[in-house]
Amino acid sequence: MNDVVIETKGLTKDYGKGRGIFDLDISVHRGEVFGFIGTNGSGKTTTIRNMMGFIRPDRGNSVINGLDSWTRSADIMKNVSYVPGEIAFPALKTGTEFLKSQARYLGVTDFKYMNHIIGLLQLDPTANLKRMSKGMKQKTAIVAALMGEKEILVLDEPTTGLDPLMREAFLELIREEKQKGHTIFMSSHIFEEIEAVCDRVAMIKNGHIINTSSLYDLRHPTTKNFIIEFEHIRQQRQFAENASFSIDVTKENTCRVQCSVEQLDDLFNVLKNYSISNLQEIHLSLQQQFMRAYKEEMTQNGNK
Ligand SMILES: Nc1ncnc2c1ncn2[C@@H]1O[C@H](COP(=O)(O)OP(=O)(O)OP(=O)(O)O)[C@@H](O)[C@H]1O
Repeated sequence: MNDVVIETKGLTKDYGKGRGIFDLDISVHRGEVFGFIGTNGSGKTTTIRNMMGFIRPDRGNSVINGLDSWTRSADIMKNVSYVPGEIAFPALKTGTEFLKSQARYLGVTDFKYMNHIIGLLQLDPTANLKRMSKGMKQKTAIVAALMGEKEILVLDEPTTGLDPLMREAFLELIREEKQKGHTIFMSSHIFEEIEAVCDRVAMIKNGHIINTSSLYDLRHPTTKNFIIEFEHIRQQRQFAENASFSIDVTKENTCRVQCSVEQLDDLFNVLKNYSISNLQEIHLSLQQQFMRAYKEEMTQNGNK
């Protein structure tokens, strides 16, 4: 069975003057949470709108569940829950009315899951749709999309307008969806939330994917970095002379040490001979990793 659920090949939509998306190759596997991160105007929404079949690509294609996004959009929608980046509600009075109409449209008759999401996001759907705050509108859109319990979720910056607590509640929802084996493609410009829930992430800049990473690799690095503070400067000097590890002297009593996971036992054995006042592992965050890729790309190609 083909394990790839969402796939774009050479996907291009050229709006001119360097705007749009260019030659995007993306594969999202069944059960995977795939993050799509980029700054404002980098091409996230254009990519998602192509995937959903709302825009015809100039070149390349997008396929969901084996169906072409442009020609089979209606069939694709049967298995996809979609949260748009810009929410436009129909002319109905309250959130409840809207959610009821959405339930009818999706054929939802058991409201247990819908009520679960409403509870998790602490949404009061009885409010007037037009007077809802940005966050309430976003929550209503999330409930409306997810109540159908589809196996694929395509979410365009779903946490826009949510406060940090609600963002965390939403991420819990994503974890629940992943537990069910659902496949999730989610755009964002917030590194922390991508890092918290995604299995893989692609970064888009000026319409080009500049890096795709597995979060597993980030969470299980093969190289470890430590800052070690010694009680005495002479011990630090003695340790710094040890050639087995990559050691930088950062300040008086302190060294930065880089070693492979296989060298960890050796490192700690050596450290037993020293008086250590502090030892701290340095994690490279997703943001730092991508900032590095971002800068490298700028150096190679100039700031396109
Ligand atoms: N219909 C259009 N006509 C012309 N240019 C467009 C059109 N839609 C998008 N663009 C341009 O394409 C680029 C990518 O826009 P897109 O909305 O996909 O970015 P985004 O990453 O979703 O941004 P944001 O995070 O601000 O929502 C931008 O330069 C935008 O101005």
